[in-house]
Amino acid sequence: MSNKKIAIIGGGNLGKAIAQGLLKSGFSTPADLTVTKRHLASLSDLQSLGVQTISDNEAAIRGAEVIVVALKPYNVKEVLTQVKAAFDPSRHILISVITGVTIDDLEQIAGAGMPVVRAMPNTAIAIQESMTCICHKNVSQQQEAYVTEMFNQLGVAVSIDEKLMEAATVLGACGIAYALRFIRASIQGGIEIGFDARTANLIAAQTVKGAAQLLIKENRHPEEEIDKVTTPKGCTIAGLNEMEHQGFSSSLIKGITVSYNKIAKD
Ligand SMILES: NC(=O)C1=CN([C@@H]2O[C@H](COP(=O)(O)OP(=O)(O)OC[C@H]3O[C@@H](n4cnc5c(N)ncnc54)[C@H](OP(=O)(O)O)[C@@H]3O)[C@@H](O)[C@H]2O)C=CC1
Ligand SMILES: O=C(O)[C@@H]1CCC=N1
Repeated sequence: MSNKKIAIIGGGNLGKAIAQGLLKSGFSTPADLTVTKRHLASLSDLQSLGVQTISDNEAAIRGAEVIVVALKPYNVKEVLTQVKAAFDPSRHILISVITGVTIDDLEQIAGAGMPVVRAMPNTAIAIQESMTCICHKNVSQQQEAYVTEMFNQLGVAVSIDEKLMEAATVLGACGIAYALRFIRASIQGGIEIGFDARTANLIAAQTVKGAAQLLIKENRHPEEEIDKVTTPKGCTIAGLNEMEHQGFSSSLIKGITVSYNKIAKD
């Protein structure tokens, strides 16, 4: 368990998911956590667990050692500039999960020398299953170890070069949506061939979980595992080939590159 006080600035989809993961993992107690947003109703469940939920960002920052910023990219500069005076590089670590905002941008806002971590998790952080890519500046070895431990408690953390952060956003963070669309389409197909929606949902989700675990736990390449499923002249290869004729892999790759170009352009 961490005994550091953590302030999450911007308790929306991701900020709230981070708070939930920190509590579920036991990394933080409710008393360690403050979550801010302007309209607090959606944080009532966290509040009832004992998490401080407030709208005063400055008070949250002053009361914490670790500041996780989960605001939208378009208002981060304005909101953090308003509370600039509260930042203290000798006491704080600033962790940003904001898409497209660089470490240098953050250091400029929070002040020179501020220990800054740029992290790209995904919403599975709420259940400690995030893939989180991190890079940092002005961070001591101890602070780096703390942040790595924090994100490892919330899933799997990997250190990357900052120039890959946009790619990490697409593959890891947007990737949750892409994987869920695959599952949704599988469910729709499953209903067409006879399952009720509930059973199709379970079969599709557990099958994707199993496929992912084969890669993660056994360190295998997908095609090696696909070979084991594809019986000659069987139904798997017939289905796979039809999916490829319809552009399955190509559409995924194209979607990933369009998503990447969108971040790079904005
Ligand atoms: N969602 C995802 O899967 C991922 C998102 N990200 C990044 O995380 C960031 C947050 O995304 P997401 O959680 O989806 O967005 P949300 O819009 O859900 O969350 C942002 C939150 O900030 C709050 N907010 C706005 N202004 C203030 C303010 N002045 N003070 C305090 N809180 C404020 C808003 O609540 P209110 O209006 O009540 O103040 C809102 O709940 C983005 O930069 C996004 O790029 C990164 C990885 C994954
Ligand atoms: O869609 C978005 O822009 C953000 C970035 C990663 C997930 N959601």
